[in-house]
Amino acid sequence: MSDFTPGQRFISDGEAELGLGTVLNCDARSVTILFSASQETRTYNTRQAPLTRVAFGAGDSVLAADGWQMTVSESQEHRGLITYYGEDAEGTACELPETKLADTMQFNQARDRLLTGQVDRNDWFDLRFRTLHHYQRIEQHAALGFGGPRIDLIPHQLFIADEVARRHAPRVLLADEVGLGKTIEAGLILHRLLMTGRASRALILVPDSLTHQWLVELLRRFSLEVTLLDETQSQAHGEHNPFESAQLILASQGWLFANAARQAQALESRFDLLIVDEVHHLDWSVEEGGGAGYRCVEQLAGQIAGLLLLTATPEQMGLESHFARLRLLDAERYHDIARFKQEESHYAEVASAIEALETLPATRDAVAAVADDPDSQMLLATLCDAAASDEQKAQAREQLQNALLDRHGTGRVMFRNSRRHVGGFPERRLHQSELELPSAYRRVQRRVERDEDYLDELLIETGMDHPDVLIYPDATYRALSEDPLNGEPWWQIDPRVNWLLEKLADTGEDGLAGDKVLVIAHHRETAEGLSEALRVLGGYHAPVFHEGLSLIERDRAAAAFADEEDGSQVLVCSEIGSEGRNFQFCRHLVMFDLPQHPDQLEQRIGRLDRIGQRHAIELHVPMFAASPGARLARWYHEGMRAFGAPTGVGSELFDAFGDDLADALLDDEALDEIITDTRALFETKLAEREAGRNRLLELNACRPHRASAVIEAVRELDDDTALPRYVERALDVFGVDSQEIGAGLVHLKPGSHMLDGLPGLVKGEEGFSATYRRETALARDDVHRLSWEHPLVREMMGRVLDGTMGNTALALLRHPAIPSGRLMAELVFRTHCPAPRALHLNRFLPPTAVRVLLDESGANLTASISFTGLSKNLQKVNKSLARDLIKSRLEPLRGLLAQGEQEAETSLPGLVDAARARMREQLDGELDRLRALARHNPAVRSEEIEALERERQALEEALAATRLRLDAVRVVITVDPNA
Ligand SMILES: Nc1ncnc2c1ncn2[C@@H]1O[C@H](COP(=O)(O)OP(=O)(O)OP(=O)(O)O)[C@@H](O)[C@H]1O
Repeated sequence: MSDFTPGQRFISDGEAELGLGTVLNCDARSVTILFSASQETRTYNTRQAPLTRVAFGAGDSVLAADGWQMTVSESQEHRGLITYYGEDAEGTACELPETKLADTMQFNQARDRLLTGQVDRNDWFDLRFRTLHHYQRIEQHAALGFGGPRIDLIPHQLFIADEVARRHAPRVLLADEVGLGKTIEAGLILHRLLMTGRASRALILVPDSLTHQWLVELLRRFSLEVTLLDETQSQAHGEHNPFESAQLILASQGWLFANAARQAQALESRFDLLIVDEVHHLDWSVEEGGGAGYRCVEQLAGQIAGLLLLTATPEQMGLESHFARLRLLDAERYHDIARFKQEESHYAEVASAIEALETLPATRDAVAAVADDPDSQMLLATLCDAAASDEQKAQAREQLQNALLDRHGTGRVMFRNSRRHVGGFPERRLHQSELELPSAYRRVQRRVERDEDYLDELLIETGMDHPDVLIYPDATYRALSEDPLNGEPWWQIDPRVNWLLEKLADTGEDGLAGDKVLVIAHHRETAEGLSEALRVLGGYHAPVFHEGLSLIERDRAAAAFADEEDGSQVLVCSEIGSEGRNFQFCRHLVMFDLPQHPDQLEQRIGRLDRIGQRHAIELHVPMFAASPGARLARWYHEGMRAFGAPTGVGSELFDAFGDDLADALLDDEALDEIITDTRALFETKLAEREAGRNRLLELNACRPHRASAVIEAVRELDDDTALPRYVERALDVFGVDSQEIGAGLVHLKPGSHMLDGLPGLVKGEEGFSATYRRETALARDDVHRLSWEHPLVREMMGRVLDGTMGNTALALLRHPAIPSGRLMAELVFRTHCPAPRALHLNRFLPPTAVRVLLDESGANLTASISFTGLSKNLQKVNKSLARDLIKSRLEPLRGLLAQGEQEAETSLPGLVDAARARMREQLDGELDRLRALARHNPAVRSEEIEALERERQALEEALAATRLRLDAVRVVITVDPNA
């Protein structure tokens, strides 16, 4: 039989902030409690439910759900449910069944514990007060969520993360050029949303080859533990929905996109944020609609409020697909591609207007043409006003620039930083080597050149596509393996193999001996054959990395390559297999052949040319003289400088000339013409982009002022000297030994009395080394970085604040000036404001401590004796003595508790008013900005404004319901210092 009855009222011991809960239903094994005030439901095992039954006694004041107060004189229980009898505020007799108690009622745990003689250690009380103080500070901090990650503080990333994470249910496309840190940006956004409670569940979909890298990056850089879900794991959950098994789920796109049943389960599971990497593979066209991947993401994106799409090459699958992906972000805004293109044509005008801000008043007309609303016109007037001060002008310039950027273009949904803009990236150097065509390849090439019909025959015979059959002669050779002349493996006859072997062994200036070399080939079979050739002919262990390998095999190959000391010199990758991977520890890229699409070429180079690359990038391209492959290289090099730097227009050039180029791969004259035309279009497109879209995107993707403000806020947390002091104190209380081991490191080791359940620490095990310094943590992957956001620190803070730990204490005060035997009560009240966590109310009113120190006569000593002043003069006593001392002073203590409550209450209106003012200032400002924006830029979703209005209303109501709760109480008894 269960001890629970529906309707009974409980509070959670661990999560008292949930408010007063009601038993919804129960059976012999479990009980479900509804916490209406915070809109949460919890199910517990009946045998060990961390719940306390709420039962009031005579004299207690209780609040009814419909708002009236009553003073209890007695209570009766009938069939498990209590009814209270007493008087209301007017003195009228009344009764109240417990089911009608207000959900927002507080239960003074500390008071009850104290009066029943439950006393904690004095240092626990100390820690509790300090925890509350720091928690309050950190929860409101501008860098919350950005301070902990182990990353370099790179402005464009922090700007984007800050801008995106502050939005309601952000939906954006992160489209920085390859290797500029989109994964890091997504991680920062996710981390912040989790820390602030704005999201608690996320689904991350990445290409198969990147699952492990994401898993590792999220753990190593963000201390986020994600669960990698695949078919085997899912089956282990049997009937249960595997997506419900964790808060953060990482899954491979290949698996989910191909599995309708699992997709349905993912759709059923409620996530707050969906992250999809390498979205350029999600193709869509007018004729055929979306592919399987697109359709899957479209369905999920329809249900999940937050959406981050990541790609470095958004237009790789063409403009239509790019547009279709923007539609995933906001279907209302992106429904008409013609209009979208037309808007783009105005970007140049906006970009010029922004540039013209620097040369006012001469360029006033250019600005006025775009800045057409009253606010902007006023700012423009200030800028042109000779009487305005430099400071006023600088401020007006920034405001106007922000307004123009905000209001035009895709800036709100798409962020794209480029190397040129970010700066500090290494040079790329091209080394082309011309080799002689081997006879087996020449035979085919000559025949195709001579005989027009042979190409068609060849396509049928090989089953290959055009122009693959021409630009990948080794693949054609393999496909013609029936031919007796093609008896040997391709790598035996292909001169590129020997060329590579010679290069690898060459110790000269142009040689690669002793350096790591990444080799990329288009086909998986080429990669496999090449690896074999390197082993057989050169004795190299060259791991391969391609889409046909299992995830573990791939990661093993990448790890074997990455190992600095014992690792292999060469890694051979296929095109698709290596996308998104981090190989910036290597500076030599051998492109064994070339891809057909300029964006794929950029993806290849992006493996090395990433944040963290410290050398110039050496691009080695072997090619056969006068071959289709060499002509393709010319088109890239001369037509669009594709080996030099990313330009972002490759896709447009491919769309314009891809087909003609395929036909010109055997014809130098035709090629010359295509190159000339490509070059002309390249220059035009580039100029257009530079003038318009690119410039706007760049200006918008990192606003330096905001970025530096965020960095400054993060640095403030980095330099917070209170952190090590607090952590040491907490470690001591939790029973963790900490020892300085030099070089800015501490080693944390579980002590014999360590409290269980601390992340990373298990009794009997070694523990871990850690540092407080960002630089040390970046240089040392093997050590933890301790910050206010580290899971261990969060766990300790959470355990202290959510539980009863240290909410009562007794200590002795030896002081010559105070007679012995006197009683003092140090009461700590905490603001309590039940609200859904997603409201992130803590940014305005985090749990805030109100301290009241009373002496036995009721005199208020709060202002004259500080917490630390008192604390350092106190002495602990053993628990049984403490209990006896409290029991002997119960009556005066009750009086002091009641008085303390009244005194604390006087602080509440001020705290709430200040929080309300902060909330209004921020949200009203944001609402004004959004409403103004929406008039100009349809990229502002109407639901975004409505959501913000609802949020403001909900915050108003939650703040109005703020109550003070006695959080902790320390009894102090004075003793004669000479005794
Ligand atoms: N702020 C940072 N601090 C330290 N390392 C970083 C930072 N930003 C990026 N990196 C590193 O640079 C590399 C590239 O970052 P990331 O993988 O996020 O780039 P990306 O834009 O997603 O690349 P791709 O376009 O290839 O998918 C990674 O190794 C990442 O760990």
